[in-house]
Amino acid sequence: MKRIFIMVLDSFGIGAAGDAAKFGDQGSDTLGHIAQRCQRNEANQGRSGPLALPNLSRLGLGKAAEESTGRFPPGLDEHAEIIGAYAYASEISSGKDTPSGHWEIAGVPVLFDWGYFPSPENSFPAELLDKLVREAELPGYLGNCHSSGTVILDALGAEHMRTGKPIFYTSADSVFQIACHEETFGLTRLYALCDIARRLLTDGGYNIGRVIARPFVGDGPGHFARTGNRHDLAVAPPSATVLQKLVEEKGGNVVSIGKIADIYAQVGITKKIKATGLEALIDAALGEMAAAGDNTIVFTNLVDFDSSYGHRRDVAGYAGALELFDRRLPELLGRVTGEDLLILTADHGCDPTWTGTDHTREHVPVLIFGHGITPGSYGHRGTFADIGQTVARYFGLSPMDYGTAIL
Ligand SMILES: O=P(O)(O)O[C@H]1O[C@H](CO)[C@@H](O)[C@H]1O
Ligand SMILES: [Mn+2]
Ligand SMILES: [Mn+2]
Repeated sequence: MKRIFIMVLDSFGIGAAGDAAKFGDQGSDTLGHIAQRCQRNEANQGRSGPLALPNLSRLGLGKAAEESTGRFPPGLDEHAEIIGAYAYASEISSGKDTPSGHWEIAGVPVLFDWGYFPSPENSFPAELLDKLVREAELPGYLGNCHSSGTVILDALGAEHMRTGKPIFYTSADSVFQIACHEETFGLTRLYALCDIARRLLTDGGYNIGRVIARPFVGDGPGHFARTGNRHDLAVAPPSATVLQKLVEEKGGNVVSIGKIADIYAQVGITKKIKATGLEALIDAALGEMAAAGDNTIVFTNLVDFDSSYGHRRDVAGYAGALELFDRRLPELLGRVTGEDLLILTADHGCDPTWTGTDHTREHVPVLIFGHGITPGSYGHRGTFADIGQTVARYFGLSPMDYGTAIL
């Protein structure tokens, strides 16, 4: 029985990529900087002391990070017996966003340039905003700027509730984000508004990767909280991903856990499971791994590393989430039987010690566990697409255009 379980630890970079300077990210290192802060007892909120990742260390995480940066992350076990194939990978896609990283993992790098809204204020074109206000019959809008999604709620959430004007914002990514209160504005109305924005952006040739609905609840600044009803409207990948090939060439199954289906615009996905929070996502993955039949990929995105900790620049939160994942890793490894492969990786970095609140251009870990594999280093991978090519070869699919199989 052939099954691959892929888990993306969203934003879990392991050191600045060779082209990081182009992104202003030279010296960024999500894992390394978290480990250093923990080692210095500077990340003791809700957890304490050196970063404890014994199970990820056995899969070769520390060694992959050392090969990426030249430094072994403090706290991790340097002498752990290695039981997996480990490597670190560079991204060839032009951007450091979530769709680019995921599509490249699935064998389809983004070699074109996305459209962006680069100005920090008055970010969106007036023509687009006018059309959106007219078509969605809005009383106006708030924001129209670059911001962190939580900071902008404290600044504008109350005015939004009072006026009914949605909050529009963006970031260094190719995104148009819309925050609205679930109760006063309404979730269905927010989704309908996002559909209109998606259509206007696509038809207007803006080349924007995603429109993101950002629903929230709460009654005032300091009390607003975003909910699990976030919804991403992405454009479809430019060519067939390895997911689509598994479905089309073998009649296989691709089970999405969390954001995966949204990220691939539902293309090449045969089943969707939504869950909110790291524990619930791991539980959902465990359930689907147990139930998966032949020719199946169970593909999980663990978004909390990025959205709850990386973008929030919350070092202790990120460290605690990694430790939680590590504690639950033996359960995941226990689901790997026969010819199964488990692949742990990431889509970009989001160093919580870095300036600003955006992603960081980093290498990602590629940690593969399976009973038939030879443990040890598989070196530097020139593209995340090496994962897609590995998956294509494993299932006997036609080769992908990019990437070299790791196993
Ligand atoms: O600050 P929040 O709203 O979490 O937004 C972040 O999430 C977006 C999508 O991943 C990124 O583009 C970044 O802006
Ligand atoms: Mn991401
Ligand atoms: Mn992000």
